[in-house]
Amino acid sequence: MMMTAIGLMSGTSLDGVDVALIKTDGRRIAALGPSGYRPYTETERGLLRQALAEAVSLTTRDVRPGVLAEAERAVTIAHAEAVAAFVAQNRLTPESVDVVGFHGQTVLHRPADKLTVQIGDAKALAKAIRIPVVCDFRAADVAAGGQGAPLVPVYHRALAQSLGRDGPVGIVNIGGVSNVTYVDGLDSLIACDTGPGNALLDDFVFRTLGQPFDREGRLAAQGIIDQAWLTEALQHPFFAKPPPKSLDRNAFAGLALRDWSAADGAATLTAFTARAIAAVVPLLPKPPASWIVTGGGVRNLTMMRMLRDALAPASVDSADALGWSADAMEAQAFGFLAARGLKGLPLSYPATTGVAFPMTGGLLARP
Ligand SMILES: Nc1ncnc2c1ncn2[C@@H]1O[C@H](COP(=O)(O)OP(=O)(O)OP(=O)(O)O)[C@@H](O)[C@H]1O
Ligand SMILES: CC(=O)N[C@H]1[C@@H]2OC[C@@H](O2)[C@@H](O)[C@@H]1O[C@H](C)C(=O)O
Repeated sequence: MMMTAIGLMSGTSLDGVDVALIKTDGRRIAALGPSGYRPYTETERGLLRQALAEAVSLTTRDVRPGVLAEAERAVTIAHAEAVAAFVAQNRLTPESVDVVGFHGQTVLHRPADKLTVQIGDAKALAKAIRIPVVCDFRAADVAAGGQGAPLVPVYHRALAQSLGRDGPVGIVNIGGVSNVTYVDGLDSLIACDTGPGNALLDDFVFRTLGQPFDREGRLAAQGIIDQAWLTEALQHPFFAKPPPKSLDRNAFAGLALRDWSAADGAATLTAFTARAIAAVVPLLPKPPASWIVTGGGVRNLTMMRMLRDALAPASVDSADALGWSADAMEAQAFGFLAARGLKGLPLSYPATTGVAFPMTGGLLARP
């Protein structure tokens, strides 16, 4: 049965809520609909940053001490507003949407301790928007010993099937953290997080210049890469570890940064993201001849240039160049995953999250 699903993603960049409509039976993508975005206010972003700090001390996924309760309410309200605006703008009705896939906001990801925490109240959201909501996509995988991330690979596979390219294709998402999916014609699906995405760079630019990110990568374009620092940073054991593997947003936040100028720091951290993505190539069965890049990182032109250099001679295209949407892809993915979860289809596999067997997931909250 084809479903009309809305997917919602609030990623590790803490920038806002992406919304997208998708028609799918959980296997095929019948149609991609409109997408939308509801940015977080400065106050909400500040609250989420505090929530990340507070979450470090969590040992179970269902308690909300300190600022986490307030942050969870803010996340739920922002998502309810995002859906209400999206439904109104696109002349939809709640009855015309079968399900909403609600990722929530990850505040802690520590799969080695069987712990991944996404905040957001699915029951309250379902009531507010009057549409059934599927949430908690990562919990079952982590409880079964998987990494709980990345989860977009099954969606990347569905998209890649429509491309009909020969040979393996790599799909990179540069969000707060970066992750890749490797798909080849033989139906093999391999995935992992690769290292930093934009979050480390965003945090540096925010600390040094008070700006939320390096717009178009203009700052990095003026800087000089600290090659010695970069070489050392790439020695981190994470980069040599074979997939599957996943990361917490702040996994590299403890790295000692040097006393760079804003431009040199931006150049060095941008190169770190690009080179960390390329470091996955020797860990894959074959080097992909073509790469497709998605996530906010595609707008950073310096990052795209460095990535092209690092992945040469493979071709590197942005998702938008193929008619996919770099901005909406993760939200579409969570609409797709909601439909798969409702049907009991796998969201993750041994080669995507390390879970022992193909694993479904998601919990349903009715209005
Ligand atoms: N115009 C731009 N120039 C440079 N960088 C940009 C631009 N627009 C967005 N970005 C970067 O993209 C980030 C947002 O990316 P995205 O929306 O993919 O993140 P996310 O949804 O939090 O990701 P994930 O869940 O995959 O971690 C911003 O924080 C910023 O670093
Ligand atoms: C725990 C968590 O929220 N991880 C995110 C994060 O952001 C990018 C990368 O790290 C990826 O592993 C994942 O998100 C995408 C949507 C995923 O699960 O595929």
